[in-house]
Amino acid sequence: MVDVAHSIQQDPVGSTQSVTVTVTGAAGQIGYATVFRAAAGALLGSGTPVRLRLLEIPEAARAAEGVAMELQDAAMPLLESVDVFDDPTAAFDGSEVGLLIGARPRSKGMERADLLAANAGIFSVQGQAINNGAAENFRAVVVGNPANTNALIAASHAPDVPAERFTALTRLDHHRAQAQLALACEVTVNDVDGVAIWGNHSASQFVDLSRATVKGNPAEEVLAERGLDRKWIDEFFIPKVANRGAEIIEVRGGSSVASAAHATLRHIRTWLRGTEEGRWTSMAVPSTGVHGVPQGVVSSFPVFCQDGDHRIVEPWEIDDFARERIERSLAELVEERQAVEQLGLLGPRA
Ligand SMILES: NC(=O)C1=CN([C@@H]2O[C@H](COP(=O)(O)OP(=O)(O)OC[C@H]3O[C@@H](n4cnc5c(N)ncnc54)[C@H](O)[C@@H]3O)[C@@H](O)[C@H]2O)C=CC1
Ligand SMILES: O=C([O-])CC(=O)C(=O)O
Repeated sequence: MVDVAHSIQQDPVGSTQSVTVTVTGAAGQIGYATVFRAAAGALLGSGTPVRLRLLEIPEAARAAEGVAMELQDAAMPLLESVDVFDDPTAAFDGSEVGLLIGARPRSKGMERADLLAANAGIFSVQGQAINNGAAENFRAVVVGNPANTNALIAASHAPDVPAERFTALTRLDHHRAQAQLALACEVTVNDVDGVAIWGNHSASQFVDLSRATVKGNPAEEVLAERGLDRKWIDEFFIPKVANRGAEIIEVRGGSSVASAAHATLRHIRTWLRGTEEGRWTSMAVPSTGVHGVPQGVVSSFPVFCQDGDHRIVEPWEIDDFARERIERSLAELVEERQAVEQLGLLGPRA
């Protein structure tokens, strides 16, 4: 089988081979915002037709049918087919790209352990379905929260699929860091580079500016010239980015949707097409044991992408300040993993 990554390298002139994409939670907010842009070329490029497979829970399958009807009504040239499923095994059969967006939200009075257990139920079943029937070149991004741990659970139930094919979304956090840095320096995002997100997609994440640049100059020096010191980075910038999701909920009256859909599309696109020479992005991927992050923990890192693979950026000297912050987020990830493990919900790979 031709690898998706190789087939889309040739866009927009080359491959017309279509790619099968499974979107879970397709009738939800982020799903709805994602599928139209995926069908318009934002996921795989304007030369690659897409076969969409929309997965929903039975109660929302009719709504997903409505989304499929609208996709048909848009008469998008790249949309080869759209099908709706309420059975994960059928939805992932032959799938090459999985956008795992659907998840169980926290409801009133729900304890954290209950949330983890409810989502472990979802992602273990999906992991098994992927193991049974997804294409050999399958790659997934988990968006549904708690995204890192959900990716770990899915991978643990798919022992025949390389673990590194299961990733979680921290590209939205990466974008938020780029945007906030640009705002602080009164430049555009085109002028900033080298931000990195470490750890969990949660408020504990570490937003790292140590290698970031603004118009090619070290970001920390540019900020210092503007009177914004390390204390400002620690006490204002990092919490601003890490708590941006909550801020959006408060101001917009609903969680991030379009920005999350955009980040999801960019995550896959960058993974398949590669990062630019010498420039990294942030993705949550299973640790290879580098940077002091225990092997297998699905943590956000700065990564390079090439030929459909991701590679954690190294070597990277981490100072005491950064180390302490990364450890804090890792401790949360380890705690989440232990909670799922104690519930007996990790699969055979774990
Ligand atoms: N990693 C990130 O950067 C971000 C993650 N999120 C998370 O993304 C997830 C989706 O957010 P929204 O679309 O706003 O939520 P939503 O509630 O509008 O949609 C979720 C959809 O998932 C479906 N679903 C639930 N269980 C499913 C299952 N087992 N199989 C298939 N579909 C299932 C629901 O029926 C619903 O239609 C949430 O968990 C949210 O916390 C949101 C923003 C950013
Ligand atoms: O908590 C949520 O559902 C939203 C979220 O992850 C974010 O905006 O980063």
